[in-house]
Formats: sequence, C-alpha cells, structure tokens
Amino acid sequence: MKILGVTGSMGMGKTTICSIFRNYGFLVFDADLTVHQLQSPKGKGLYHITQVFPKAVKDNVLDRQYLRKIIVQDRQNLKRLEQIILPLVAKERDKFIRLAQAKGHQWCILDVPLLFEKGIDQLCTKTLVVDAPMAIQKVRILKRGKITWEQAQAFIDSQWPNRLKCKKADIVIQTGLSKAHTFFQMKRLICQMQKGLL
Ligand SMILES: CC(C)(COP(=O)(O)OP(=O)(O)OC[C@H]1O[C@@H](n2cnc3c(N)ncnc32)[C@H](O)[C@@H]1O)[C@@H](O)C(=O)NCCC(=O)NCCS
Ligand SMILES: Nc1ncnc2c1ncn2[C@@H]1O[C@H](COP(=O)(O)OP(=O)(O)OP(=O)(O)O)[C@@H](O)[C@H]1O
Repeated sequence: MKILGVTGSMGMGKTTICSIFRNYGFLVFDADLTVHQLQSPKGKGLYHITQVFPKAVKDNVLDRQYLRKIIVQDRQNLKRLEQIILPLVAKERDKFIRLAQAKGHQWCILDVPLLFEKGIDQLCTKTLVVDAPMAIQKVRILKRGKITWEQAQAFIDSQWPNRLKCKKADIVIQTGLSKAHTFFQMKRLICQMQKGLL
C-alpha cells in the first residue's frame, strides 16, 4: 500500500482537500482530530496532561484556552505537550495504517500538520503540501474566531515555513484561488493516483 502524507501550515486547506479525498473513497488519518480524541474525557492523553499541567484539566475536561495561553507565554509548554501527545498519536496512526492495509486499499492518506518537522514523511511514498498566500491564511484563521493572531503565530512559528515544505514536497496544491480551482487540481491528482501513475 502507498502512503500519501498531507501537510501545510494552519488554515492552508488540509481539512478541505482531505474531505475531497474521503469523497473519492480514500481512507484519511486526521492527526488533529486524533489529538482531540486523545484529549477527550475518556482519551488516553488526559491523565498524562493532568500530571504535567495540573491547571489545564478541570472536571475531567481539558481547558484548551488555558493551554493556548501558556503556550504563548512560554513556547517550551508546547514542546512538553507534544512529548505527551505525539507518541500516543503515533500509535493511533500505525493502527490506522495497518487497518487500511488489511482492507486492501491502494493508498492511505495521512493528514499531519507536523509531517516534515517530526520525520513522518519518512513513512510516506509521496508528500503533498497545501499552500496559500500568508495574507489569505491570516484572513481564514481570524474568520474562524477561535484564536487570536498572536496565538496562531505561536503554532505557525513552531512549524517549518510553508515555502520550505513546498520545496520538499512531491505535490503542491494551491488553495489561494477559488474552491473550484482547488477541486480541479485534486481531481487531476486523484485520477493519477487511481491509475497508478504516482
Ligand atoms: C494546544 C491545543 C490544546 C490547542 O487546542 P485547540 O483546539 O485550540 O487547537 P487545535 O488542536 O484545533 O489546533 C489549532 C492549530 O494549531 C496546529 N497545531 C496544534 N499543535 C501544534 C504543534 N504542536 N505545532 C504546530 N502546530 C500545531 C493545528 O494543526 C491547527 O492548525 C492543541 O493544539 C494541542 O494539544 N496541541 C499539541 C498536540 C500537537 O502537537 N498536535 C500537532 C498535530 S499532530
Ligand atoms: N480554494 C480553497 N481551497 C481550500 N480551502 C479554502 C479555499 N477557499 C477558502 N477555503 C477555506 O479555508 C479555510 C481553511 O481550510 P481548512 O480548515 O481546510 O485548513 P486546515 O489546513 O485544515 O487548517 P487547520 O490546520 O488550522 O485545521 C476553510 O474555511 C475553507 O473553506
């Protein structure tokens, strides 16, 4: 089975293009969603977070706003959080890959924001980076209203710049124009994948 690693900075369009893959029947592993599941009240990560950040969990619920705040105050807190969560994400990802293989899929897709930073590209047959101009990225993030630009920058700065990722990737999908333009690029790519041309 071939593995396509999908990545890109915050708000570049990873979720959008992965939903196109799903619509075409591909199995997609979503690392951000897995993090959220691991941090849910019954998730395997919550207890460990409580040990390192006692104030971040109240009544068995993770206070995401508090964590975002302490990450902006001290970027080492993001590293500490990664040390707890990323090994658990890796276990879930490996399980997912084994399942996709057992189901006989030709390809499986890994949607992982830290694909290059954490060397997960080594597992992939091909890599894809989703890209858009930074001005568009900023508008998208602020439009969601979930986090401030200062908070967003703490995450963006801890990732490789998107232009570096684009240089390293086998495939780049541009999402700065219309959704129709994104869909057109995706349709061409999926056609190549299905025909075994990639
Ligand atoms: C700090 C937390 C609790 C904030 O939760 P919140 O719901 O507000 O944000 P969410 O998880 O939706 O992430 C927001 C954006 O930040 C990006 N992001 C999350 N963690 C990181 C990180 N360690 N480095 C760079 N970008 C990150 C996400 O890809 C997304 O684009 C959460 O992001 C977290 O637990 N991060 C650590 C886990 C991690 O490293 N995830 C990376 C993906 S494998
Ligand atoms: N041409 C386009 N292609 C893809 N997404 C677009 C396009 N135009 C606008 N968008 C919008 O950009 C927003 C960000 O996309 P998306 O949530 O897929 O990014 P993401 O990379 O998954 O972000 P994050 O890592 O922060 O979760 C979405 O609201 C999406 O609808």
